[in-house]
Amino acid sequence: MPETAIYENLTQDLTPDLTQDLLPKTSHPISSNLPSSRGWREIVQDYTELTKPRIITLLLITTAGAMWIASAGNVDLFLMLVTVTGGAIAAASANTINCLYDRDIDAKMERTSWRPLPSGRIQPINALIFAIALACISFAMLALYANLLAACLAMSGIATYVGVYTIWLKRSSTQNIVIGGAAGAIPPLVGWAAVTGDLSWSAWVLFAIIFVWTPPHFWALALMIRDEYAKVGVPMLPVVKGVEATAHQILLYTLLMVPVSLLLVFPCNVMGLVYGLSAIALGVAFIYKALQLLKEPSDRQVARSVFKYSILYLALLCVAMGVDSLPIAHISSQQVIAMLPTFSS
Ligand code: HEM
Ligand SMILES: CC(C)=CCC/C(C)=C/CC/C(C)=C/COP(=O)(O)OP(=O)(O)O
Repeated sequence: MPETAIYENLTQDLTPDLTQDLLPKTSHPISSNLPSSRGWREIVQDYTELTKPRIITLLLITTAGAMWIASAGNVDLFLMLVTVTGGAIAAASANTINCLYDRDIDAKMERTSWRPLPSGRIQPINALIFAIALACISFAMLALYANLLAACLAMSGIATYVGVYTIWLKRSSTQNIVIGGAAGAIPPLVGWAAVTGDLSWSAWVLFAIIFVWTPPHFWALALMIRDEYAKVGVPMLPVVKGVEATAHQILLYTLLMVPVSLLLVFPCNVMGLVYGLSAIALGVAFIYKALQLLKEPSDRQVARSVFKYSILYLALLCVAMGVDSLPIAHISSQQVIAMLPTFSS
């Protein structure tokens, strides 16, 4: 049976009020109640909301982390500023197109119905022009001040998020965010390419860390708001396969994520003791949370705690990368081995 047929008959039990912290802090009037002329401040706020700025912040932390490692803690500040800004503008463009394409389902979900397009505060044509302008500015900035590879990677991020995730897989497969998640893993590649002009194994390991981090991050959220996804017919894993199968998958990807995060220490040898110990500690805490979720897969509070921790995990992992890249804090794995007592026969 096609996946789309499975969720069609799902009952729409109402999601308890656990998504409150994902809801807007201010309420917006629906289009019919909009004042005819809106102030500049409101207009700027609406266009900013269209770009999903809070998500962009973490994307940029991963870009900056990659740049920091690629330059061994000695990054050119102008290059960092240009790359992070260019990356942010590319992600803003991608998010705007996603909002444009998804405005029909966004209108029906409580979490997203306040967004500027479904609530009529921005016209679709204006959003499209805005997104195209952002993509052009991002490409020009990165190509002129970083390099062509970084610019092309940023454009491939937009294409993957829009083409593969939003248009192709989001509404047709439970594996939508596994494959589409590749888009969110591109920002560190942009950062690495901006510094070195190419992509080494370490850059691909950074890509892999975010790639395997994305399913636990997103499926935890999907567990919280599964009824909303069922209501609009989006085949997210918990809707189609159930909460237990989703909790299993979250644990599986979390278990995979820890060794993947350690590849930067061995064999890549770009990170040392500080990062290694942090990655293990952060990873063990993630596994603990995933195990809690497996015990109570239908508990939305536990799912929310995993979702929130996923964000903290990635941010702290990047901080650990930053600290470890400082020459004063870097103790390589070879140095650790040399410090171990040698046992002669
Ligand atoms: C395709 C992969 C991904 C999917 C489907 C996904 C999905 C989501 C969704 C639906 C939300 C709730 C957003 C809202 O209600 O406004 C969210 C929140 C968030 N996501 Fe992801 N995400 C993905 C990848 C990423 C990546 C790669 C990052 C950063 C590296 C990220 C960072 C965040 C952050 C920081 C939030 C919290 C935003 C807030 O405070 O409201 N996500 N994600
Ligand atoms: C380099 C580059 C430009 C990369 C782009 C990366 C990017 C914008 C990733 C965003 C990931 C994300 C927020 C997915 C949520 O989509 P959703 O449609 O499931 O969320 P929603 O339900 O909140 O709309």
